[in-house]
Amino acid sequence: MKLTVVGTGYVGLVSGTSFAELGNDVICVDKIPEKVDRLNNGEIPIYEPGLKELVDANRAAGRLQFTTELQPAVRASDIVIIAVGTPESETGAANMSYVYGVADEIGEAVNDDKFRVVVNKSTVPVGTADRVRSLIADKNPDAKIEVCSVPEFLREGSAVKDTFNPDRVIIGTNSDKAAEILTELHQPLTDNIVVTDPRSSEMIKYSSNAFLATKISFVNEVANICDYYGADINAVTRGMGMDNRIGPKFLNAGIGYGGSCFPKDVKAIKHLAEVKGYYPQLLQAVNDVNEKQSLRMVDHLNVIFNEDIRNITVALLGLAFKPNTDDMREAPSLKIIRSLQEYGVKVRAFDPVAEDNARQLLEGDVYYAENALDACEGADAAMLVTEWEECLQVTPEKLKSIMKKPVMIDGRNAFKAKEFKEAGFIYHGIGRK
Ligand SMILES: NC(=O)C1=CN([C@@H]2O[C@H](COP(=O)(O)OP(=O)(O)OC[C@H]3O[C@@H](n4cnc5c(N)ncnc54)[C@H](O)[C@@H]3O)[C@@H](O)[C@H]2O)C=CC1
Ligand SMILES: O=C(O)[C@H]1O[C@H](OP(=O)(O)OP(=O)(O)OC[C@H]2O[C@@H](n3ccc(=O)[nH]c3=O)[C@H](O)[C@@H]2O)[C@H](O)[C@@H](O)[C@@H]1O
Repeated sequence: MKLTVVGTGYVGLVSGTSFAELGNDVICVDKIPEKVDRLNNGEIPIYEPGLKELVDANRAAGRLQFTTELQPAVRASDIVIIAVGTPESETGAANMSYVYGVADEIGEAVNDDKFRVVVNKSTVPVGTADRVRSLIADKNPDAKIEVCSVPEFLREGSAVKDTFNPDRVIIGTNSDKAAEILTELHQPLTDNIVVTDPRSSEMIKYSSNAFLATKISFVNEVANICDYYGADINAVTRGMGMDNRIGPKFLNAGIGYGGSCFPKDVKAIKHLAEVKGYYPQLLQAVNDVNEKQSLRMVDHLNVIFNEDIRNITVALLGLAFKPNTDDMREAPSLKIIRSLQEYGVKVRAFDPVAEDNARQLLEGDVYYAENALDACEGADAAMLVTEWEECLQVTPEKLKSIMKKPVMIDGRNAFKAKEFKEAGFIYHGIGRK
């Protein structure tokens, strides 16, 4: 099939490349010329394991192209996939200007008799498929298009793997013809294909992300309670997760969820409720718990140093919002560093890939270390912020020989508490014994 994918970010670039790998002819469009130039020069603008090899192979096979020209690409395609950003706006609602801008442009392009399926892959408010359809019809009332919702569920850091091994594919459409075309497109990826109406499909995306965020805030709240009673959250979640109805996944307590999706999507679904006069109490609480969670790291530091942390030096191991990505959007490290700076703490930080992105978002004096041990050199305390393999390799023995004081605050509960304590460390996790 001939596809156009609009937007070459984490979603558009990965799914466009993956559809090419399945044998389709794919044109990826982005409005940023420098991004397209880099892609045409074989450079990948984002860090995503396995992506470069896949892009190189499919460009070489002639199945994958990059351009800034949306209209000719759309005219040559059977399926047009919208994968542009839907960032948070001031009200918490999704900012839909990029999606609507693309809809206008598609509307101008589809001035022929060809039947096309327009797929919205961006995470969008319920009713967006209808809105996109009417924006296209405003430009070309006779356009033969079906606008469908096929939300994306990939995770950053494992985006390629997730795309080829999805738990399910949701196709939101009221058209049998579009359902058939989109089922054929996705069939090589999974048999778990659910066909539903566009509004339910759009809601499946928001409620899936909101549910996962709820799991994290729930477990973080329990971890915070564990801190007061000497219970260990890792033991608690192991015991909870053995109940088949609960399951062991997504129960890691820590510094709260970050990234470009959970924070904005919880706010966006909340906003969808509020504009209808319904107060989404649970979603509000999920958000509130998360807002405070990263600062628990600073609370632990204050407890350990008897509220006297001015002028001490703290090493941050990891900056990205999760391992295997360079994405710093809503990374908990940003809040932690800003708070430490307000207290007058000196910060030494290490991240294997997100340093450049972090430098653009952080102000003030931060020492960016070469590696995890370099970050900890002479530090009064170390904080594990992102569970990168490079950060997890530090041992209490190695750290003790280079740090000023043996203090580890483990924001991901990823280290063995016993090992650190036996080596003479003051070890605090989030809800750890
Ligand atoms: N990042 C992720 O892991 C996931 C994101 N999503 C959703 O997918 C959507 C895209 O997210 P990301 O890929 O992270 O965004 P991104 O911000 O990384 O990339 C969006 C791209 O779209 C381009 N763009 C914007 N307007 C355009 C236009 N008119 N024409 C051509 N290109 C245009 C931008 O230049 C940018 O390169 C969002 O709605 C997000 O919520 C869904 C699942 C996973
Ligand atoms: O809509 C999206 O953009 C995507 O959002 C998340 O993917 P992502 O944000 O890339 O990463 P996750 O692995 O889900 O982690 C999100 C945040 O939650 C945190 N987390 C995750 C799991 C856990 O048990 N505990 C925890 O604190 C992570 O550290 C991270 O900050 C979802 O997992 C994807 O299914 C979805 O497609």
